[in-house]
Amino acid sequence: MILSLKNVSKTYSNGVKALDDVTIDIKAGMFGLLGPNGAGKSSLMRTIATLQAPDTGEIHFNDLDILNNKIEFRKQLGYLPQEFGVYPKMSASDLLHYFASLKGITNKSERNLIVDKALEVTNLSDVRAKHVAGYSGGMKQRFGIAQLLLNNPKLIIVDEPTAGLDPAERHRFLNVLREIGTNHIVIFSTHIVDDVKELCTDMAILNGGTLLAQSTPKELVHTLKGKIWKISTNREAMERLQLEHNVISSSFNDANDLDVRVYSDVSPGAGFQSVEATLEDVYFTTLNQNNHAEIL
Ligand SMILES: Nc1ncnc2c1ncn2[C@@H]1O[C@H](COP(=O)(O)OP(=O)(O)OP(=O)(O)O)[C@@H](O)[C@H]1O
Repeated sequence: MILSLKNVSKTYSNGVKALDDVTIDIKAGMFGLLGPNGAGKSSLMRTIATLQAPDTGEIHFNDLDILNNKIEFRKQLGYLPQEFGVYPKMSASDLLHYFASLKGITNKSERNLIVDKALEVTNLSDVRAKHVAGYSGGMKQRFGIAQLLLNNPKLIIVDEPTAGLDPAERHRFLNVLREIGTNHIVIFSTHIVDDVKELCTDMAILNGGTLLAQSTPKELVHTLKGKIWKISTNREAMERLQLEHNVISSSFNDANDLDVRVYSDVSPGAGFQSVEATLEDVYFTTLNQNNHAEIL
């Protein structure tokens, strides 16, 4: 199973270039699309879901040209948009039975099996009799996944599902994705580095509509081996540090000083300590280099 995008570009009528020559192959497993707000993640998701056409480019799912075979492709697709429906006061179980009937699963015992499985995978069996309208945000997100699992899609696209979830719900939701990622292609977008770190076999970083990096999280972290340095400093010295070095990020430590992470091929000087690179370092250096290139 493979989803291939070739030279996909999209400019909206207001002149914003949301996708700029995106070329990528996405294989089975869990694929994380990481990028800041406005990077073009939703535009890419909607384009793959055939809800908007690109200006140029091709997209194939296995041998199927999806832009010219939308109906056939959509039968194999499960898509959870960033914002989705308002639910009636119906129990999760009744609502899933209703959706399954709409999808053509008319045999009652077959439908029972499918609905039970969808509730089980999304960890909603215990609350199946509750109204979905009264679910928490995280439960609604999981219900959205249950709904799209009904017709056993081969490709699942989930747009920023963890935005706004509290840590416990986020954790529960990522576990559900992890479970379905074992036998589907799952593409999900996020601006949270830890989502990708915890979950993804493959990933890409998108900014300004351009794919800046694509690989496994492990390989991307490996590219920074020996290039990340840390120093503790106070707030006054921070400004100078930023002028003189390639500062990636900073955070307060227990002594209320700043732990500053710097990118450099060689030791930046006295007081700096070499540290293990993280996926967060990858994300920020990639975005910084891109912003820097744009300024030049
Ligand atoms: N329908 C539209 N018409 C015009 N501009 C749009 C439209 N949809 C998105 N944009 C613009 O395209 C760019 C990419 O937006 P997109 O929603 O794809 O990014 P995103 O990475 O999903 O961001 P977010 O996390 O904020 O949703 C932004 O500058 C956005 O304002």
